[in-house]
Amino acid sequence: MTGETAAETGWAKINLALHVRRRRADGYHDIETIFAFADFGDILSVRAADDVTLTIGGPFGEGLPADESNLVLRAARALAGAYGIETGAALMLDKRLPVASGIGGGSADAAAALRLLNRHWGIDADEKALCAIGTALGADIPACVGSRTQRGDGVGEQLRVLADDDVRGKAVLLVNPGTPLGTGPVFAAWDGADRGALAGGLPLAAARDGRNDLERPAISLCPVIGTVIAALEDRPGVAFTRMSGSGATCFALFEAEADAEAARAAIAAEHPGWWAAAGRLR
Ligand SMILES: C[C@@](CO)(OP(=O)(O)O)[C@H](O)COP(=O)(O)OP(=O)(O)OC[C@H]1O[C@@H](n2ccc(N)nc2=O)[C@H](O)[C@@H]1O
Ligand SMILES: Nc1ncnc2c1ncn2[C@@H]1O[C@H](COP(=O)(O)OP(=O)(O)O)[C@@H](O)[C@H]1O
Repeated sequence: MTGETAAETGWAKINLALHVRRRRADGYHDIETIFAFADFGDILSVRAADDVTLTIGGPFGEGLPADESNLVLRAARALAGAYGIETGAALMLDKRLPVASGIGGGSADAAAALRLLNRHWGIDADEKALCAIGTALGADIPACVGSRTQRGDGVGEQLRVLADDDVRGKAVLLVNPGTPLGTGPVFAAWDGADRGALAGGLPLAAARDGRNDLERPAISLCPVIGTVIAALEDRPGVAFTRMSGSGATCFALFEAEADAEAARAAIAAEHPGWWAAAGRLR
């Protein structure tokens, strides 16, 4: 254990494609998805302490409970329980990603907590063991543990790392209209029609051939998503636009980082209430 502050980033998650194949008896849905990650996100830091505690700041920290419902604390408790850790940790979350927005902020934070405390407590568990702990807390958490381009099957927990030659380093813009959208209600609004499998191969090529089957139900619950997609599609240099996860955040990939930044600035000026962040896929 160290006395200094250490930190991990909860990288913003993007579903380049998301096919919903089947509603299951347990209420979940079998999906096929391609996960990619932006090179920015929430920042989680830790200092040595006797008890496990969480404080939250940052632009989206207000209103997010720092109690036992928070995925950071749930991940910390699960990790400590699995490895018999009785030491504390003072965790601080700088919440930079909008909450309930389809970019897995809570899942990314939980995964960051697993990676950070694995080091801080000197557990040295491997990625597979951290993923197993994450799976019990949320479908997206295993993908966020590695935070690299992956294919996800099952509820997204059956993972395969993909060769990412056609996406790594691509300029990306994320835009959220400021309306939180719960994952459960969007899956519940899916019409039940299986529109077919997601192709294999390079991630961007497969994504271009694919879909986000949650786009239609999400727009039915939150029509402004259609406006966000239209606002992204029009920009100079844009290569690909889609909604991420269950929404309402949408993303666009660009040929050049300058184009992504120009689009971010233009959208921020046109829609001051929206959140827009540009970077690269990691
Ligand atoms: C849709 C995706 C795509 O990556 O992302 P988000 O939009 O949440 O970021 C994920 O599958 C979400 O994963 P996650 O946000 O961890 O979901 P969970 O907390 O496990 O589940 C929340 C609720 O969503 C529904 N759910 C979730 C995953 C799934 N495959 N089928 C479902 O039906 C269930 O009703 C569940 O109670
Ligand atoms: N650290 C956290 N950050 C964000 N949301 C959290 C966190 N801990 C718990 N939650 C809960 O998880 C839900 C899903 O949040 P989030 O992961 O941001 O969205 P999504 O699943 O749409 O990507 C939120 O509604 C929130 O109540």
